[in-house]
Amino acid sequence: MAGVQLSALSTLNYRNLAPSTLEFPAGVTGIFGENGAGKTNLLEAVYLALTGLTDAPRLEQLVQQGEQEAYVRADIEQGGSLSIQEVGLGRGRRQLKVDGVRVRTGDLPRGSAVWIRPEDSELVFGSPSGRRAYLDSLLSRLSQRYGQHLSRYERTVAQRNAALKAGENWAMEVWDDTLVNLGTEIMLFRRRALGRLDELAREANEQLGSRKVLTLALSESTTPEQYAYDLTSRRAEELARGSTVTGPHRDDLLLTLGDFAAGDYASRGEGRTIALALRRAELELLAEKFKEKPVLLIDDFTAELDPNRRQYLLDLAASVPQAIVTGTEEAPGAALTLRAQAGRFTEELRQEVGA
Ligand SMILES: Nc1ncnc2c1ncn2[C@@H]1O[C@H](COP(=O)(O)OP(=O)(O)OP(=O)(O)O)[C@@H](O)[C@H]1O
Repeated sequence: MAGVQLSALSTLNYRNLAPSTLEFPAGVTGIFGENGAGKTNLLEAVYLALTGLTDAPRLEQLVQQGEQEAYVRADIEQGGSLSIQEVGLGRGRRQLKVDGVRVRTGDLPRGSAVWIRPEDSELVFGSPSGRRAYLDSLLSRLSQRYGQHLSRYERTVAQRNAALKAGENWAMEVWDDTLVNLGTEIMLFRRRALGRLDELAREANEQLGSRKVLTLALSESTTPEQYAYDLTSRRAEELARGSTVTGPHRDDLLLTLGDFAAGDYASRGEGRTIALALRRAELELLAEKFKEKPVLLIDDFTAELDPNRRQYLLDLAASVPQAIVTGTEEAPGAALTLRAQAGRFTEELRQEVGA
């Protein structure tokens, strides 16, 4: 299967990165350097330039301290054509362009990158909101319609909560109709997507050598059939709390390992395996949908102490058309190796054996 290719990344005023244009070959690029050198920042910039997405709580965190604006640009080869994606960042503002024309985040190619990070374990051990974010981000990339429904739904919940806080019981009928329509679409889409996601994550967990079966399921706070009734019957509670207590914004993605809830019972190592399986499933689902393998970004393979999982990460990187792998030591077998030092990246030339 062909893949998205990042030919070059340019950055200006992005976190601690020195202004530069880096070229990337097909295959694996290994980036090594000490802690704080800027390896994660570079992967974050690549992910942002390819997808328009970031999970930084505030956009200004991405702008180099002392500067007002930052810029990243990806030169991309996809399905035989070349394109340039640019992201400009200012205070609370993100401007995206494809080939010079302004676009919205949802208009960027949505299957172009997957990012695996050590903190992915939080998907297993953290709160339901992290798992919902994983699911929603993936489903929004699989379906633009899902992303649109979700953002309208989230806006409606916020507006409805404001009305509940103001005690505007009379306004609920209008909000409830919109909420039920959008919420039902979201629940049904999640249910449809979960079957394949569950299969892929289970397979990956098995390939990672886990002897316990991983199962993914939705824990829904209501159902499409029940939603309108639940909203009405819990109205008094909602008015007292000033918030919408039922609907897909309260769902969770249940991860079960063997017979037990993974978040409560899995070991740290089992949790890391599950998180990796979820990312692998994300990679495969995006590839199935867009018929192209995403660029794979692996942050700190050296944080992975278990030899099996470390090898799995390196094998996964070698199996896709393009991957960028960071670590405090060099990734073996890389087509290009860059040394990271204080936000700069220089090519590390191999000594020829016998030279
Ligand atoms: N907006 C910013 N302006 C300037 N520097 C920043 C900004 N945001 C983060 N930094 C700095 O960037 C540095 C590099 O961080 P990064 O996480 O990329 O390092 P790393 O090479 O991945 O290290 P590690 O191996 O520890 O994960 C940190 O020292 C951080 O303080």
